[in-house]
Amino acid sequence: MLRQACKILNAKQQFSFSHYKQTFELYSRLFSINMNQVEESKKAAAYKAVDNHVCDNYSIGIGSGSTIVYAVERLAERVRKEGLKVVCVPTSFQARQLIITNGLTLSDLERTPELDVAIDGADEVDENLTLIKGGGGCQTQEKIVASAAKCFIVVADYRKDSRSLGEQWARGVPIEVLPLAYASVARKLQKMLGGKAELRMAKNKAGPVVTDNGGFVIDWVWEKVGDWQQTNTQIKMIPGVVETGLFVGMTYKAYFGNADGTVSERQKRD
Ligand SMILES: O=C[C@H](O)[C@H](O)[C@H](O)COP(=O)(O)O
Repeated sequence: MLRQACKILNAKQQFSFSHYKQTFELYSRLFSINMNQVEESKKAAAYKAVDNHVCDNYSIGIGSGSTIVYAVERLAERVRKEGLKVVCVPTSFQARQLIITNGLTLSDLERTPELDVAIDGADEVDENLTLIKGGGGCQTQEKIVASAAKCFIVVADYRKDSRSLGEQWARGVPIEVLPLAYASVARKLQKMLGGKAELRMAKNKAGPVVTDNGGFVIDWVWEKVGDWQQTNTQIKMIPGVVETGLFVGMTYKAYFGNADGTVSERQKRD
């Protein structure tokens, strides 16, 4: 939107300084309204998922990212108001902090190896409920926790809802690798499956992003994929790959918060 504003301003050189200022203020306001709308939609999806899928005495996998913050907020509220007893297993350092700061009971897969439900965000969800996850580098623990749950629920805003992967998410599939193998994995990936594989670099640190497990992340932007299940297996077979951000056939239901405040649902077909 801001880029659009700049284009308009460049095209209309005759604008005075106050015109520029007014236009920027208008676009800034629109941008912040849009961001509020996105946050509200995340919240609506997360609240509905927690209301529909959490019961007393449940063990719950807690995902990572910005949408899950609202799910934990709602969970803590229900624990306070309804006196629910739940234990929570985190999928990252962030999730662990969320559980602790919200006063929820922290557990782990050693003490709670089977979970009633796991709730998590996603970077993109296709019509078959295949997901791309790992925009924040948490996909390995997220997949382990999701696989330990009887029911895996996704919460997202409307921007993540796609017919096929890649429609909305252009950053590729995040793949966690052992640091010593990053170059050979990237090379093999490109040779075997085409596309472009790049080591994810940190923003406020020199060098690569390092995951909670001490791994590196390769983002693989594909050219053509027919079968995500097969592609996931092919990637996982490359020595040095720890886990991919492809979640195929794992999701029971996804909740998408819409811009108008409603929530859409997509459920696994039998
Ligand atoms: O590594 C990060 C996770 O897979 C997140 O669940 C995913 O990136 C979605 O995050 P958000 O809710 O912030 O869009």
